[in-house]
Amino acid sequence: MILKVVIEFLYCNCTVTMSHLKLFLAEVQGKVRVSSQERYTENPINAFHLVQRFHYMWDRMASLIICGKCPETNASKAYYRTMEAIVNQSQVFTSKEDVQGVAVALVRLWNTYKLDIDKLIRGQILDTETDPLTVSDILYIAELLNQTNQTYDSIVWLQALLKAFEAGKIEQADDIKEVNIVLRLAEAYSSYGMPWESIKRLVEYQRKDPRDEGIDGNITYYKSKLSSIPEEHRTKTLQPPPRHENQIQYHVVCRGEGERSQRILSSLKCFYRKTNIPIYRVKEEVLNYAPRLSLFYDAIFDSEAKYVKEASYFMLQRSEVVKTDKSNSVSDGRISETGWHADSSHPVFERLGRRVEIITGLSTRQYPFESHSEHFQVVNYGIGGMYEQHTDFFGDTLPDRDRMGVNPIHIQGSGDRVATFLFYLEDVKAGGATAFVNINVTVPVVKGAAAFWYNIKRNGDADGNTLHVGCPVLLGSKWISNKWIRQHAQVFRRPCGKSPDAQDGPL
Ligand SMILES: O=C(O)CCC(=O)C(=O)O
Ligand SMILES: [Fe+2]
Repeated sequence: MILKVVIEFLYCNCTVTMSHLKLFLAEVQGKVRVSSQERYTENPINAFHLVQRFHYMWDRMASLIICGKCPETNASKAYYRTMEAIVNQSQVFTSKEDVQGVAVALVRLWNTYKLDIDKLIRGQILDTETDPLTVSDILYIAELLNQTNQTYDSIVWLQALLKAFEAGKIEQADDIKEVNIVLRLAEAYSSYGMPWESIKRLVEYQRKDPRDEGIDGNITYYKSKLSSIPEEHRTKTLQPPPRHENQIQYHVVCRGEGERSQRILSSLKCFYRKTNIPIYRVKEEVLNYAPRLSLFYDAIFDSEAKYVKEASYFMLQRSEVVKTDKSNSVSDGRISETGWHADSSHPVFERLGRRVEIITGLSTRQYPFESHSEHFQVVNYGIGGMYEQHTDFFGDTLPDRDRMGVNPIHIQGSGDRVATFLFYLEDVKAGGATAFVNINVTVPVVKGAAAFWYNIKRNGDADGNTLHVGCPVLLGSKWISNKWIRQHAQVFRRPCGKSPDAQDGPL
């Protein structure tokens, strides 16, 4: 139904009728979720196109209603107001910021996974074929990069566009000619500080198409810019900007290219780990010893994972992070949606809580006060969704957080997050690994498996080497559910080490 409305709005010159609005509202109130985009798209280019379409549709619908093509009855005004409220609350339609957000995500994916720009433009992402980007998509992205001082990247995108345009490898748009791209490229080169390159590009174009008389004026303009740069300073070349070391490192580990010593690699192993139920062994792959980090296979049944997703679907809200002033807020560093479930909310969560206990030997019991673990957090990352570098422990900020009521009452006084147990509910087609940037460990997303690590060392210190990233999702969508296990109740289950630097060694 929603598609029908989209098609009618976009392609017919129809007016918005009350029946359209009624149908539309019925659909929206039936909780159509576009914000996670999961049902509609599996790749960043489709996501970009979809968000643009919805944004365009909303604009068009609003203007049709406002400019009176829709019968101006009280009822239609009431519908319009209801729709507006729904739009604001549920993000069913997308705003200008959403369109921008998806474009930024596309660039982030290109950077993180070193995607080949020529292939990306043609809609080839790894071995997946999708719709190509349009000329105006690329001009939009290049402009966004330019406005955010990423001029080098802007030039790369424009050059790729020009190359595809010249080779006829991109569908031409009626209103955009080659000259428009050349002019944008010239402008980008000039803001980059290389006006001589702007002149060169324009002269080259002029040679190809001498009829275009407007070019002369542009050449004169860039010549005047060039004259303000002394000859000996005209040495700049196109160079990738120095990226922050942390960022480079996190991209490397997200791509799974982090290097580890032979000594560490040869100490790792896979085995059936004993649990405190004699007949139950769990498949464990040790990924690192200090900090102790493992992947447990087959830790959650498909039916359980399906339930966890379904129970969360309508509860998901944009994820938040804890700020330095200890309040929670939405952040560009964490792009996902989150929901929370008490273990007691359903037998599936109850069972999963018990399973975490059996596998880890730690307690996850929940009480009205001083619970041994937090509620299950369920997180869905759409295309480009990610969680930038962070640690899960609170360290020194813990007493403050408890006192200021940032923590729900049932976990106040429970101690720090001694360990994280993280179920992967679905496979991700590409990207989305959990990357431990200091130790070069990339935990792949494996449906049904669970990553587990200690955030606190055996001597009680917070372990900075647990710094990790939820890598951007390249293709598909990522669903995880994690349980943070609190420290105080584990005192006899994971006692202090015998020496200050005691590790969680081989079992
Ligand atoms: O998404 C991931 O892989 C990691 C999530 C995470 O680190 C967190 O929620 O604290
Ligand atoms: Fe985390």
